[in-house]
Amino acid sequence: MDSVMPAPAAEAKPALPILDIQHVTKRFAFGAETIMALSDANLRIEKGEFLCLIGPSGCGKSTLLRMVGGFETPSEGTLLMWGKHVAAPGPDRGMVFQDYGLFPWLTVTQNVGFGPAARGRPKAEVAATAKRFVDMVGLTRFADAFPHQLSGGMKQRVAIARVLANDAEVVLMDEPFGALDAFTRERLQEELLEIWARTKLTVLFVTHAIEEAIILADRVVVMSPGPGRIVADERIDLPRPRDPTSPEFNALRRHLSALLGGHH
Ligand SMILES: Nc1ncnc2c1ncn2[C@@H]1O[C@H](COP(=O)(O)OP(=O)(O)OP(=O)(O)O)[C@@H](O)[C@H]1O
Repeated sequence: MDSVMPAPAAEAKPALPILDIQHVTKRFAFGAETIMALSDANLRIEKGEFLCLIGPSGCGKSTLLRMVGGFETPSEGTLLMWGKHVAAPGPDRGMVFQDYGLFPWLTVTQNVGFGPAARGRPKAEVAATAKRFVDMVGLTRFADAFPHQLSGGMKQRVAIARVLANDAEVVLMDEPFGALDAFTRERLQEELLEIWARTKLTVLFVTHAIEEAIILADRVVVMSPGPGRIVADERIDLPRPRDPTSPEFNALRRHLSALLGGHH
């Protein structure tokens, strides 16, 4: 996307955050009722940060993610990317869902190249981009396979590669590993962290699992329902890779669990 040059100022201004969520509220009409899905959310996210959103069902995690994705608009408040209003979905914000969302009639390579092809990029460039990201997620051997020939973990790798091939700066992940077995989930967590470290992407990752949040995140944003609210924003300073058996990890687990428990 276009970069926004801040106007020259006499005093040094703080750098523009990639995402700035200011007093965002979202209400849904539900029959005769109004549901307050999110109330007065405030978050400032710097480029390259890995944020996890955790909280019980119905606390507005997906709603917040969908608004950043441009699929919903706030009822109140302001949502900015690089200082510009987020008004619609765009390739700069890629979404990865729990149920993969792949096109079953396209091969792995075609799924990954779909975005650049749809945007009219030249054929050779689409092929090179698709190959690069299929290789990056370790699916070179399965480049010509169709989604039904892949395991859940492999499908999720395709979904991640597809977002990367689209030049996304922000990756929005809604419980992407929720349907995977524990072993596959751990491997994909490691791979995602490697890709993140290499690409300097900004990641917003929704999860129910405290442990997953501590393994992945620079910051864990804790939310509570009725109405959906942000109740804590905790920085995780442990060096990576993180050891879930370490006392520091356990202390964080207890701390986040208490924050969640206190708002159930
Ligand atoms: N399109 C919609 N119409 C009406 N209500 C909605 C709509 N989307 C979400 N909601 C309501 O908004 C609230 C927040 O939903 P949301 O899906 O954001 O929560 P969540 O934290 O992601 O939950 P889960 O962990 O179960 O996915 C819920 O009460 C939900 O019923």
